[in-house]
Amino acid sequence: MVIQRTALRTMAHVHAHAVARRLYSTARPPRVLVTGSLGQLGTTMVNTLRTKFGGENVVASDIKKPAPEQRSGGPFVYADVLNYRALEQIVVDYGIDWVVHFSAVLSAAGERNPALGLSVNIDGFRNILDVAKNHGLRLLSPSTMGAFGPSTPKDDTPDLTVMRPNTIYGISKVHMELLGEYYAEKYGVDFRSLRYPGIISADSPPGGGTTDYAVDIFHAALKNNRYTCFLKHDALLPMAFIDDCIVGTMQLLEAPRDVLTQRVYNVHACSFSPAQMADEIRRLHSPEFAIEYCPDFRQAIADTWPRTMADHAARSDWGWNPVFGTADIARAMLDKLRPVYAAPNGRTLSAPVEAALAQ
Ligand SMILES: NC(=O)C1=CN([C@@H]2O[C@H](COP(=O)(O)OP(=O)(O)OC[C@H]3O[C@@H](n4cnc5c(N)ncnc54)[C@H](O)[C@@H]3O)[C@@H](O)[C@H]2O)C=CC1
Ligand SMILES: CC(=O)[C@H](N)C(=O)O
Repeated sequence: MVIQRTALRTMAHVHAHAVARRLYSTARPPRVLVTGSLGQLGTTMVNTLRTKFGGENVVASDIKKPAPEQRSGGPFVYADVLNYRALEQIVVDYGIDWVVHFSAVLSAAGERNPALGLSVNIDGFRNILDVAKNHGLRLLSPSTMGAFGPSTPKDDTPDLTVMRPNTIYGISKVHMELLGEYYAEKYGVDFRSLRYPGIISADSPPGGGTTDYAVDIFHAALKNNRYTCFLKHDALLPMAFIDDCIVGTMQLLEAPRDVLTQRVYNVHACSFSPAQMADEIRRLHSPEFAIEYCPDFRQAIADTWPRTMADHAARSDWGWNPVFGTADIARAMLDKLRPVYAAPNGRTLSAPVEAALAQ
């Protein structure tokens, strides 16, 4: 009898917890930490997450000082991904459930400073992964087409293929993909990743990549009607507009775990070269737009990347469905940036954006 009552109490206890867990999970949105949130993608991602889950549920973080407008809308904290304890404290203090890990050193910046690239992209990722493991967090950490290398097939590059990149960035991203898969397999970490193409955004400046020209070209067109490109005229690369990138990232982040047949997905939207984008700018903005080509070390990086990527799995598993092609991207960038450059007080961009573009 006593044993029965104890068993019933235990069952009731377990049931109550199960109900509470269900209620809990449906009653409140996830609390999300975004690292590197002052970068090119972070600003837009934080705004999107806050619209969806509420400002207070999304903790923005970086090692840089935010502009006043980047402080509004929800918490912002200093978080150096090289400091495990500091990351853990944020996770505990804010009750974090999911991490969107955007801190990184991109391809060109990584070749300029390999030691920094290795520490942020490898040591920093290891810390994030360990925090995710130790606190049961869902972790979305993007990879890149830069994870492919010179011996990878360049057209319709599949999810699974030769991966022998020759940049610090690419090597560190392959490491990230494999370590994430290992932690998922071994410790059950809910690790998710997508290999972005070059991302084009008018919201914030790019942070040291090989595809940065495809953002810079619009600022230069509106400011001076001319641009000097650091890639060759025919450097054809996969690209996507920020809206498609963020929608896709949210789709993967929120997808039920059981629909995911793999941990890392190619995502492709369109491909264009500098000359093709210059033609679009002439068509949509000014026939006099002038471009000259002075390829530098970034051309050698671009030479190792795919021209197009196959993304069937992302489309069928969780609904990747980009809508912006090359002409749509050009139109959207010009539409967004025209009013900025037409500012009556002569001020063009916010101070941090101007400072970053001037670097
Ligand atoms: N922007 C693009 O075209 C693409 C981006 N990706 C990936 O998307 C993610 C976000 O990229 P972006 O926003 O473009 O990068 P970004 O370079 O614009 O921003 C990276 C951010 O990381 C921060 N950071 C650097 N060191 C840090 C540290 N020790 N601790 C904390 N934060 C630190 C920087 O302050 C910066 O705000 C990265 O993983 C990148 O590899 C992948 C492919 C294309
Ligand atoms: C494609 C990327 O990962 C990034 N934009 C870069 O050029 O480094």
